[in-house]
Amino acid sequence: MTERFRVTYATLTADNPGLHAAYEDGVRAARNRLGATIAPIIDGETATGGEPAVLRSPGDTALVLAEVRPATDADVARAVAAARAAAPAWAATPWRERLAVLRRAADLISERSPELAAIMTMEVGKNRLEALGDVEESADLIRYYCDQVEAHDGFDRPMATIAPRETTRSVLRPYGVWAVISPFNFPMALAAGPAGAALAAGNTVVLKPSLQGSFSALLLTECLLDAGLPAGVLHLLPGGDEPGRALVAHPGVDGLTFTGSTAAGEAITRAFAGPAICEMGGKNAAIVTATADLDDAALGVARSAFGLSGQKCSACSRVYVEASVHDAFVERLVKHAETFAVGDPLLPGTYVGPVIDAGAVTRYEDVVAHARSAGRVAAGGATMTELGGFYVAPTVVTGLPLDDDIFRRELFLPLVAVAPVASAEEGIALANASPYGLTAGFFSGEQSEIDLFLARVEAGVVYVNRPAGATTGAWPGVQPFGGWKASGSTGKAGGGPYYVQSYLREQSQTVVTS
Ligand SMILES: NC(=O)c1ccc[n+]([C@@H]2O[C@H](COP(=O)([O-])OP(=O)(O)OC[C@H]3O[C@@H](n4cnc5c(N)ncnc54)[C@H](O)[C@@H]3O)[C@@H](O)[C@H]2O)c1
Ligand SMILES: N[C@@H](CCC=O)C(=O)O
Repeated sequence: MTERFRVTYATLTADNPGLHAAYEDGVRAARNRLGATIAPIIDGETATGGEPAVLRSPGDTALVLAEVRPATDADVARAVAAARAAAPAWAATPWRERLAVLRRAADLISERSPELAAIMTMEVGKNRLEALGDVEESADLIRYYCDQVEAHDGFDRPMATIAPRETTRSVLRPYGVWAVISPFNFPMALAAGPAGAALAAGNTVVLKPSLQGSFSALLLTECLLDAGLPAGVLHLLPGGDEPGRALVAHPGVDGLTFTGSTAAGEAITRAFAGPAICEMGGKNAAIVTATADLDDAALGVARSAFGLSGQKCSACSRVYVEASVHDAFVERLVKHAETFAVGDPLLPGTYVGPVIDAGAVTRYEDVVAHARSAGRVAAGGATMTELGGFYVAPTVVTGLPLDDDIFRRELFLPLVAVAPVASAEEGIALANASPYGLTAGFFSGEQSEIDLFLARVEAGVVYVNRPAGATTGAWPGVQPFGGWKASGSTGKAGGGPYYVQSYLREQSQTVVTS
């Protein structure tokens, strides 16, 4: 019997024949589901939705995946009303029963992972290992939040007593209806994580995925409902930004989690009066000092810059290298950029799949043209749409002024800019000179430099000397993942020990007995 595989982002080189065979089976199963209609699911029933949109694969633009019938304002209102109606019973369900359902759902996600991953590959262009990782992360996020609720005994604890016959408990209780608005790039994990935390905490959930992530969101919804989640407890509202806006504006939503761009997240924070967990963009830097292992540094940067075509909030898009090793580092990085296989993400050897849409290709062309005039394109720079999808080459840019737009703006492309600096200290200062503060990486052989980095760097997720990913690849229960500054609104990180509490409010219960 083939050994069951387990993919995380840090083990993406896993070369297990069983994994590939299972994924191929998943592709066959996924093909049978193509042509599906994805419409709102409210109270377990599929609604009609609005004007259909055709969902195509970014890796093969001739491939039609599904027809999406976006949620209308009326669907949003019905879903919120249904979630409100179901909230008291779900909150009153003993937490052990809630967790049992969610753990069953996590196991279903793991069992179905080859098919879910194959559909995700077609839907957003993730290579097979990234897609399997996203699916397994979804299951592990749900498991982790269940474990947290259990470890805290349902967040119900006795407090001190200061008067006779009086006892007090501190109890964390759910808010009610929680909206989850998720992005395209982790179409399952970033829906499953917030939804899992909200549900484990006892809230009901209305999920509005990214339009391009609609299929993964449907498959996640199926796993949760098949596991026995009551139909009123989770509702799916596919569509573009419009149903998201309607949800944010709806007075029946008690709390929300948004993951996406900083511009949208800031607009939502301004518009929404209740608790809003917003996880947003990044402009993540790696710093390489003269004492670093340059092979590790180049591999770690390449994986974080080009994995998922640079479309991770955690992607490494700028590198500050001590001047004496700048050229040697760039030479190694260029080699990776030129050898990472670009192409159909369904194929086993592909590392870099497509970018998400035609707009991203145009953005790439504009940025490359600017890089050619303001600096030097040391590797890549070409679009590869002749492959049948939105393909662009992994790109390394050098020689830019340190205040160039490419060092400042989140591009969400497989493009990384490298600049020489005088010292680790200057690299850290430049890394911090950004409104964002999501992830950062550091490569050095000197403990005092590492200590300096850890003491000063302004980012929520930081890595030292990590060839598996300079700035990417957090795993639930291992690396809590959340942004500082303009990258995150709460200072508490997903997959970490303080997260599920954000979906609960504290009630102090004092009872005097006669
Ligand atoms: N910090 C993180 O954990 C994290 C993780 C993944 C992605 N991201 C960020 O997400 C962005 C890429 O994803 P995207 O292109 O899907 O982001 P996006 O902001 O365009 O959309 C994210 C989601 O929000 C919805 N939306 C957009 N505007 C809205 C509004 N005004 N009101 C309500 N809903 C709205 C979209 O329909 C989608 O479902 C990048 O900036 C990336 O850095 C952050
Ligand atoms: N959690 C992922 C990034 C999610 C954002 O896009 C990582 O750690 O690389």
